Amino acid sequence: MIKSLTTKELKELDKFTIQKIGIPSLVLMERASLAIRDITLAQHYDLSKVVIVAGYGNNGGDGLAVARLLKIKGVNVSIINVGNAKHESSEHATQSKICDYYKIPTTSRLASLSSATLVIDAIFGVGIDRPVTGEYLTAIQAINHSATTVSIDVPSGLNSDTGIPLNEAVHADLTIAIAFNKLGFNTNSGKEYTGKVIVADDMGIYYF
Ligand SMILES: NC(=O)C1=CN([C@@H]2O[C@H](COP(=O)(O)OP(=O)(O)OC[C@H]3O[C@@H](n4cnc5c(N)ncnc54)[C@H](O)[C@@H]3O)[C@@H](O)[C@H]2O)[C@@H](O)CC1
Ligand SMILES: [K+]
Repeated sequence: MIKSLTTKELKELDKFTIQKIGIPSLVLMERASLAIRDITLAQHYDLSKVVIVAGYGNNGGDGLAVARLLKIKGVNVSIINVGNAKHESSEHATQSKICDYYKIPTTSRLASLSSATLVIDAIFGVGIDRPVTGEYLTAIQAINHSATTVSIDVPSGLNSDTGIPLNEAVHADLTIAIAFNKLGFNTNSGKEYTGKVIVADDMGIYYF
């Protein structure tokens, strides 16, 4: 059985892998994003218009890397940025610059969601720590009224320890959990939000 971890345990493993073992954060992000791309392609979704909705943390960084990897495979992909660019993580900034090179269309307007055939949700992962409000809430509600949705790591808005939304969460069709399953995904509430769960478990993150 695949082990389910708490957010605290996941963060400790990430930190250990990056700081003690020395595997760079961007290497982990690339491995996660390659797995997310491959799992997404294997589902045979309609990829005629893929929209990635990304926050400015590392979950969003994963989203941007997946955008680039899908674009390289010839998929029609665009990005919607949600949130405050002032809080951008350094990994996100790197991915964003790479996306510019590949000329991936990027906007902060949600309008393109209505014609998406597949939405990839990368607003929040395990970093969520307070209720969802404002433009985040609007974006999550818009995703929930759009197309088939794949959530990266955690359905955005969900507390991955309890499986209960922090005000509102994405209702995913598929959640691709990075490295480990999350404790809250085993609860009845969590299952309503995750949809099917696939654990991308060959990430190189230290396992004790
Ligand atoms: N190198 C790494 O550490 C790796 C991280 N990974 C990804 O990174 C994610 C975690 O990234 P982060 O720790 O950057 O966090 P997130 O990207 O989950 O969250 C981003 C930021 O949102 C802010 N925030 C939290 N709740 C909010 C709210 N309700 N409203 C507005 N802002 C809010 C937080 O301050 C946080 O900095 C994982 O879920 C996974 O997707 C993967 O790329 C694998 C490797
Ligand atoms: K997410």
